[in-house]
Formats: sequence, structure tokens, C-alpha cells
Amino acid sequence: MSDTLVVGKGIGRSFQRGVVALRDVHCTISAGARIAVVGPSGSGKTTLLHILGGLDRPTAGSIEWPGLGRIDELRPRRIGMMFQSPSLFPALTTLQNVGLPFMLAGEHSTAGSTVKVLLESFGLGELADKLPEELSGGQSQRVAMVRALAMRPRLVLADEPTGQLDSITAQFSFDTVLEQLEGTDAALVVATHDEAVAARMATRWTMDHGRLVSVWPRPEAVR
Ligand SMILES: Nc1ncnc2c1ncn2[C@@H]1O[C@H](COP(=O)(O)OP(=O)(O)OP(=O)(O)O)[C@@H](O)[C@H]1O
Repeated sequence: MSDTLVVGKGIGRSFQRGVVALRDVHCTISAGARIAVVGPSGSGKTTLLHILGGLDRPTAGSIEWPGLGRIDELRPRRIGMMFQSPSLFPALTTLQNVGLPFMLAGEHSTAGSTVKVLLESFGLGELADKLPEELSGGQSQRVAMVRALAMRPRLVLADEPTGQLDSITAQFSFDTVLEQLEGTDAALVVATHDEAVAARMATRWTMDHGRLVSVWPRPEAVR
């Protein structure tokens, strides 16, 4: 498969009442990339992540996933998503929530052990049998991190993954995400206001009023 995972050309996204969330965004995500998406609140970071993940469609321009396959094959196997508000199923335990992608794919046998090991690595082993209502906001956010990584996707899209965590837990959890991806060719794109998180990424996309106003380092300097 191609090492170019995603190519966005001239992406625009308009909503009703004349809200323009994205304007003419050109972007490429290569295998192994580490990209922080930064910019003020309302600058379009979440909207862009949703489009990169195939959850939303652009109203202008185009998006393709040459290294990931057809749009209906993307999630959860090829793309893992961590949302701003973790969306765990209330009737399922932590173990079941994280194992759900495997269940849906008919891979019951691999689910249990893989998920338990991942939960342990995030320091969440003791929460395996708890329901979402028994978890704090930060614990739920960390469980959602594990779920996004569980199927070893080639692209992880994370929207404010440390937003509900204290600084020590944020650092530990983000370190664990990076450790889990180490040695793989998976790409990670993180929208964040947390400078400590952004500083860990090799590439920085800066958004402003729906535009991708800077890519640093310049694309030809990036692997
Ligand atoms: N479903 C929607 N309907 C209408 N407007 C929307 C919708 N989703 C986003 N917007 C608008 O699009 C713009 C960009 O929003 P977006 O959530 O992408 O910004 P953001 O950079 O992620 O912000 P934050 O840092 O606060 O999460 C905002 O003006 C927002 O109000």
C-alpha cells in the first residue's frame, strides 16, 4: 500500500447559516508522520480531523486515502479516532468498549488478550470491568485512547486527547500513545491546545479562520 495515507486538495467545509469552517485546505499525511494541528478555538481543527477520518465530507475540494483504502474500509481498522468527548457505550464495560471493534470484525479470539495488555500499558487494568458511568472524565478519555489504538490502525486522529487530564496523567498517557506507535509506520495527527503535546510532534499545522496557514517544517523538509 502507498506511503501517502491521505491527500486533501482544496478542502472546504461550509455549514448552514453561512458558517465556513474550512477554506481551501491542501494537506498530505505520510506513513509515520507526527503532526500537531494547532490554532485558536473555532479555527477548524475538529472539522478537519472529521474530514480526514471520513466522518464528514467536504463541501468543496477533495479528499482521498491512497494508502488506506475505500471510505467504507477506513474505521476502525485503518483509522483510529480519539474524540474530544469520549463516546463509550454506557451498557458496556471498559473491556467490552475497547474490544468492540474486534467483535464487530468477528475477531473475538484476539480481542481479550490484546485489549487487556493495552489497558495495562495505559495503567487502566483495574478499570476493565467498570461501566462508563463509574469512570471519571479523564479515565473515559484514556479508555477511548486505548480503543482508538486497539486495532493497530495506520492512521490515528486525536482531537484534544489530553483535554480532560491533569498535566502528569496527560504526559504519561500521551507518552504511552507514542510508545504504542513506536516501531510501526502509523501516522498520528493530534489537534491540541496543549503546547507540551504539540512540542512532541515533528510537524505542526497551524489553522486560522478555517485555513491551514502554515505547515512547519515545510513539506519538502519532512520525510
Ligand atoms: N455542525 C456544525 N454546524 C455549524 N457550525 C459548525 C459545526 N461544526 C463546527 N462548526 C463551526 O465551524 C467552525 C470550526 O469549528 P471546529 O470545531 O472545527 O473548531 P476547532 O478549531 O476544533 O475549535 P476548538 O479548538 O474549540 O475545538 C466554528 O465556527 C464552529 O462553530
